[in-house]
Amino acid sequence: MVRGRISRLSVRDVRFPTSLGGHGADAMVSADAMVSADAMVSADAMVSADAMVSADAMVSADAMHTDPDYSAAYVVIETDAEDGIKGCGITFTLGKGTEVVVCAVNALAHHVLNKDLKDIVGDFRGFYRQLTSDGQLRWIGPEKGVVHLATAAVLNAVWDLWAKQEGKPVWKLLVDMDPRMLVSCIDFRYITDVLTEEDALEILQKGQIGKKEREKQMLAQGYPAYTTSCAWLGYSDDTLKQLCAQALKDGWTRFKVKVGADLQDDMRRCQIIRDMIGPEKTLMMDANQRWDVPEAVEWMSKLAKFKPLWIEEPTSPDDILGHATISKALVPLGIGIATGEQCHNRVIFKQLLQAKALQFLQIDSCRLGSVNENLSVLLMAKKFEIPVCPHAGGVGLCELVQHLIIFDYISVSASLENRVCEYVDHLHEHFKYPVMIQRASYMPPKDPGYSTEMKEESVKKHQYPDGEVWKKLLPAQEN
Ligand SMILES: C[C@H](O)[C@@H](O)[C@@H](O)[C@H](O)C(=O)O
Ligand SMILES: [Mg+2]
Repeated sequence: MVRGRISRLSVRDVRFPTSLGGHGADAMVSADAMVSADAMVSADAMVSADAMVSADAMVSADAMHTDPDYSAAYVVIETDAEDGIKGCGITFTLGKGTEVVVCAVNALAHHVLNKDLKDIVGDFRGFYRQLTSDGQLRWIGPEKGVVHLATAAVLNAVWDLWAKQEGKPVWKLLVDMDPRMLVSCIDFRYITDVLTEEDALEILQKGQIGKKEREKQMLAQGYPAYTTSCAWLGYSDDTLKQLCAQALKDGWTRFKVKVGADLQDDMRRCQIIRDMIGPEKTLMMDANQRWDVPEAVEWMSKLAKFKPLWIEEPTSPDDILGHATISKALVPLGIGIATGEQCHNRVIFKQLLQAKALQFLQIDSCRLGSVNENLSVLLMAKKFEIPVCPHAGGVGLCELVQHLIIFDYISVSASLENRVCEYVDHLHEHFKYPVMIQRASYMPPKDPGYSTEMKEESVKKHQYPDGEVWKKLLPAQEN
């Protein structure tokens, strides 16, 4: 039973200096600026002033995300119930700007404070609408950008609190929820032309058939994953080979490689990976929005010989018709379009689906308005029969999104065909309930909540700019 009134909301700026090892870089880093692979072991090991690389040194003219410091605005909500249970929520950022998200969370806080949890979840659609439609704040959205990232962090904390109070992991809370209750969490505004409340209910009711078996299957086998850990653009060929060999040993069969900076370089790196993984294993490519539409088609036609399953984010995430054009050109070559990690909201997903602009839909647990908005996207994807292959990685994204995709399989899609969830092997050690990967699959979490809670000592150490880690790094950065 849900209980308590929200009595406190705190938000902290937590940053991990991942850029020091080239982790997460989807843009080229100049060889001189690269930190050696030895420095890459763990975030803590990387923290030395000597290892510091100036961000400017790394930025090339057409850079995308050259130097991400995986970060989070970390929200904790408390109630007046005397059970000591806290709800923890994050949204993912790349370092700079986390302070802006923190501000936006504070601006939203009054919508949450002094509310009974029972009233929030009893009318979750109304509460979602209240947060996203604040008469003044919506001007700096609406439902997009910083204010939507902040909404995600707050709502993720509410879902964590709710699931913890119910004593269930979020995926199980969703799986056990009556379809009508699930539907009552969704704001259908702007999507009723493709998905009405009745459509949603019908999908969820059909999803009840065979649910028990699928839940058992998930608990035994887990949800299939692919790895992005081997082939960041910031890694040298040697590191790539070494990580790829290790991943093969660990049983990975699906690999994602970053492309788009330099065609010759892409050809070389894709050849290395294909040679290592062989012709049968799956290869995905990710361009992180680098190209214009014709360039995307041209470039990928040249990389087609490496047989990628998909090209991810070939162009601007806002260019729905551009994605449709690229898709039309590349599908005949056997290459699908994947996108979503920077997709603003359910409306953009709706249009991508309507325009046949994507073959793989990548939800993100921290960019959309939490579970509520992601539910509507899972249901639209089901209606259009497009597989959902979530974006994960960053800090905490794997922890969160596993809940959504496991629920998707058990209660919505009922299929694993062409479906796989991203996995990246960074920063899990900072979470109280880290993901568990077995045989290249996500094993369903058993602890109550949304797996969002971070270890307090990690938060303290990595808080920006006063945590121990940043105190050591910042003087070096200023030189
Ligand atoms: C800056 C980030 O690491 C991105 O490169 C990353 O999210 C990437 O697009 C991915 O698909 O994992
Ligand atoms: Mg990506």
